[in-house]
Amino acid sequence: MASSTQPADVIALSKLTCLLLPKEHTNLLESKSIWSADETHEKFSLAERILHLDPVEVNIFQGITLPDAPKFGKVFGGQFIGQALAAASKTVDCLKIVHSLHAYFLLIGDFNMPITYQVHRVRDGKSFATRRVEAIQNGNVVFTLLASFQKEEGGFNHQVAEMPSVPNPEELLSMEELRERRIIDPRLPRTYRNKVASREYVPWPIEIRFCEHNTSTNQTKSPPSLRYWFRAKGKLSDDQALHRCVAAYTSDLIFLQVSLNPHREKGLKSASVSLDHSMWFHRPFRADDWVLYINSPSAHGARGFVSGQMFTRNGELIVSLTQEGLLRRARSPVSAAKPKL
Ligand SMILES: CCCCCCCCCCCCCC(=O)SCCNC(=O)CCNC(=O)[C@H](O)C(C)(C)COP(=O)(O)OP(=O)(O)OC[C@H]1O[C@@H](n2cnc3c(N)ncnc32)[C@H](O)[C@@H]1OP(=O)(O)O
Repeated sequence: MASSTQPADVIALSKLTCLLLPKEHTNLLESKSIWSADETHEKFSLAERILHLDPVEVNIFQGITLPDAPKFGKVFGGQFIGQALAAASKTVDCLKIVHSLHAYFLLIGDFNMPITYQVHRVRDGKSFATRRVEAIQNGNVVFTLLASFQKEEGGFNHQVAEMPSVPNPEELLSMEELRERRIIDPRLPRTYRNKVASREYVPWPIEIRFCEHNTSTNQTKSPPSLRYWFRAKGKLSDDQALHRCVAAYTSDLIFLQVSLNPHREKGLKSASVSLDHSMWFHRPFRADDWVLYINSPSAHGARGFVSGQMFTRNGELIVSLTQEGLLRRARSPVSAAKPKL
């Protein structure tokens, strides 16, 4: 810079602060992305493609149920939570990240139809932002979610909950291996083995490894608790918002059913659906790395209640969650999964 001295009257005095950022840290100046995986792009993991939404209008997004997404005869509840949270996240300042959500499942969703997500910007504060999302099909609100987002902030830090001692995921069987073993396990009833073998097997976008070896079936009683590792299959984009949506998606896969474990018996047919779902995200994590999910439920009055916790491999408590669901003995023919739209 050339320097020269010019005579002048001082009319204002201001202080200029110059911050120097080394070249290797210039990525800090880029805004954090809210991912936008194309649902048709094979390079993205299936979980990320399931959560893809198309923007339709300001605050309005559209999601679909991909042909290879898990369905269970209806729109999977976790898909509603994950997609609605994705819609909310896309309308929030990207420095704010979801810390809690509360959702209600109002009607069975039709997986043959697109889902419209209408986001209401309830409040934008300096540190926090709140969003309400309605998932709409055929003019009906089928699902609703409230989510709160917070800017990163330092503060007190402690954790009482301890991660239980469980085998490492590498030592455990995958769902696919478990299925193969069950089909030939002589300790299981032949009718059950035949049923497992003949049932269409659709691989999930999430890899699951149960911590305890068990030989119970859906017709035999077992303790009302479960521990398993999970991670998204394939690598996810580096966006914490996406990792939280994937954990939200996964959290509804094997949760409520655990409430039925002590009540299972020969011939039992049940009609169960999630009613509500709440999550609190405590610390950042990656959902394409192993997460331990433990849950312990109770059941009363045709409703099951489950509470769960998620830990990283090094024992950090990252998520606490709860869900209530409808747990009925099915009348025959089972009609609970019939769309009411
Ligand atoms: C170990 C691990 C292995 C892996 C396993 C993996 C599995 C994975 C599993 C994945 C899990 C995924 C989890 C998920 O994704 S669950 C999907 C997310 N949740 C939902 O979609 C729930 C949506 N909400 C609703 O449908 C309504 O709000 C409900 C139904 C809850 C209340 O709404 P409402 O107050 O209006 O309800 P109602 O009491 O009148 O009943 C509704 C209808 O049902 C009939 N009804 C009543 N009683 C029975 C009965 N006993 N047997 C059969 N039917 C019965 C009744 O007559 C009526 O029919 P109709 O009169 O309208 O015709």
